Amino acid sequence: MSDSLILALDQGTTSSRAILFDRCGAIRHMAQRDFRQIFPQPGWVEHDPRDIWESQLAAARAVIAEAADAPTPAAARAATSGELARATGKGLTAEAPKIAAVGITNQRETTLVWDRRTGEPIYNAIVWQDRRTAEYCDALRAAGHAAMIREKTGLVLDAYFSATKLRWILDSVPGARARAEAGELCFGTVDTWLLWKLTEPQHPSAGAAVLSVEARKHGAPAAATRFITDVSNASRTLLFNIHTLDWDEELLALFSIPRACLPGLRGNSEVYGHTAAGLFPGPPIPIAGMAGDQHAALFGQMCLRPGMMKNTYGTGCFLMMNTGGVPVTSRNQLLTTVAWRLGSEVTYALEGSVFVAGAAIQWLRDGLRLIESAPEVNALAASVEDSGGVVFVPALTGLGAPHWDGHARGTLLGLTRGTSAAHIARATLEGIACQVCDIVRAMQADAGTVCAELRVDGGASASDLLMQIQSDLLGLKILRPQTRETTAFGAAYLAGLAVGHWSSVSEIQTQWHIDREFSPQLPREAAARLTQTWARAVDRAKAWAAGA
Ligand SMILES: Nc1ncnc2c1ncn2[C@@H]1O[C@H](COP(=O)(O)OP(=O)(O)O)[C@@H](O)[C@H]1O
Ligand SMILES: O=P(O)(O)OC[C@H](O)CO
Repeated sequence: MSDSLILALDQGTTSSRAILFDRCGAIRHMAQRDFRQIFPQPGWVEHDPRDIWESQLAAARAVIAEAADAPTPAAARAATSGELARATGKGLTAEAPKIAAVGITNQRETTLVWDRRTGEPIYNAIVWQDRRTAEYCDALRAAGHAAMIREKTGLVLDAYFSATKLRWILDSVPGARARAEAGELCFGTVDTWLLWKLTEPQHPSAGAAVLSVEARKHGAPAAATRFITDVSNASRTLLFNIHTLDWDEELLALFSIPRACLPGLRGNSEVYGHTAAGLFPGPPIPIAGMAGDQHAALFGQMCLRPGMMKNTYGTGCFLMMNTGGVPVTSRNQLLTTVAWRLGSEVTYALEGSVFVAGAAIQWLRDGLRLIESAPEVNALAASVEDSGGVVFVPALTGLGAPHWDGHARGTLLGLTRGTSAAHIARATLEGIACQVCDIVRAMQADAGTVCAELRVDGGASASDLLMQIQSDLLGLKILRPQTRETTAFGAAYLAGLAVGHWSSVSEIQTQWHIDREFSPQLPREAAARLTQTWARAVDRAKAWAAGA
C-alpha cells in the first residue's frame, strides 16, 4: 500500500484537473485540461457535459500515463543500486501505477440532465454563474417563499443554486418534464455526472475480453447504484433539507421537480463504485471520495474544528467556516451548508461567496489591458503606497454574500487627474480583500466566535501583496499552505480515508504545512478608515442595473 497513489479529479468551472498524491500528501503528477465556456445570451453560462467529461478523462489519463512512465521512489532506489535493471532487465519504465482510490471534487450547483438509458445529456450544463432564472427567483421571493427555503436549505433564494436551473431545463426542453416524471431522466450536479461516466460499462476503449473478466469480478453496476450525489453537493441544490439530510417534498413541489429524476444521497468518504473496466490501465479503481470543491478545500485545509475557516481566491472567492455538528442559521445573509458527512457524523459550515475576485484581475488584463498577465498586477499595485483614494467595487456580475444584489455593478470611485493605472491595480486588490472582510465580519457575528487566523488557497492567493492587504484589513493572521491544491487534497483525503490508505484524520493532519504567514502591519485606525470608505462605495454600486 505504501507505494500506491490517490487520484483526485478536480472538475472546476474553467478547467478539469487530475492530481496523483502519494501517501505523504505530496503531489506526484498533475495534469490540466481547459474546456469551452458557452455564453448563448448575456447572463447565460453553459458547458457541454461531454466537454466536462472528456476534459476530465483526458486529464486523468494524462497523469496516469505520466506516472506509468516515471519510476516509483522504490524503483528509483532499486535502480540506483542496480537491482531493478538486474531484476527486470528493462530499466526504469514501470507498468500502470497502483492507484488505491479516486476522489471527485467539482464546481458546485452546475446543473445537468441526461437520459437514464442512453446517458445522453438532453441540454447543456447550466453553470452556477448563469442568471437566466433570476426573475423567477424574484417572483418566488415576492410570493413569500424565501424564509421557508432558507430555513430548510440554509440557502438564500438565488439563481446561483440548482433548483431553478433544473426547472428551466424541464420546462424548456420539449418533452423533458413528462420524461422526468416517468423516471427516464437523471438530474445531477457535476459529481453525479462524473461518477456516472466513470462507472459507465462498455467504454469504447475497453477491450471485450478485459470487460468481460472485470465485469464478472465487479458486476456491471445497475443504473440506480451509479446514480448518486453526496450531501455537500446536494446541499447546494435548494432541494435538500440540511436538517433531515434528505430531498424535501415541499421544496420539490414548490420548484415542480419530480423526485424520480433525483440521485441517491451518500456521505463524502465511502466507496460509491469502481471505475469501469478498460477506462484506465490496470484493475478497476474504487471511487471513494466525493465533495463540492469548497467543502473539499475546507477539509484539505484541515479546518476540522469549529471556528476554523478558509478562503479560496479563484475566479470568485469562497469563504467557509466549520461550525461543527450544528447548522448555524445566519442572521447576516450567509449560507448554511453541509461541510461533509463522515460515517454518521455530519459537520456543517457557514459560507460566503464572492462572485468576482481573481476575475477582477482578469478584467484589468483583458478589459482594460493595464497588465499582460495576472501576476503583473502585483508589481503594478506595489509601485504606489496606496490607492490614492480610488475605490473599486468589483461587482462586475452583481454582489454575492452578504449583499446578494444581482443588480449591483462594478463601480470605480475617487478618480482624479492624478489617478494612474497603479492606483487602479491597488484598488482592485483592496476591493477583493474588502469583499472578504464583509464576509468574515458577518461570519464572526453569526458564529459568535472570533477566529484568529484565515487559511488561504486558490490562484490569487499566490499574491503576497493581496495576502498582506487582506491581513491588514482583517486584523487577522493569514496562513498560506505549501500546497495550494487544497481542493484536490481534500478529495484525495476523503477517498484515501475510505479505503484505509490513511488510517485516520490525525494522520493526514500532519501533512498540512505553512508556506508563509502574513500578520497585520497597518494601524487599526487606518484599516477602519479604508473599510468605512469601502462601505460607502458598496452603497453606490448597489441596485445600479435596476435603473433609476
Ligand atoms: N500571481 C497572481 N497574483 C494575483 N492573482 C493571480 C495570480 N495568479 C493567478 N491569479 C488569479 O487567480 C485566478 C485563477 O485562480 P484559480 O484558483 O485557478 O481559479 P478557478 O479555480 O476559479 O478557475 C485568476 O482569476 C487570476 O486572475
Ligand atoms: O470552479 P471553481 O473552483 O471556481 O468553484 C465554483 C464553485 O464551486 C461554485 O459554487
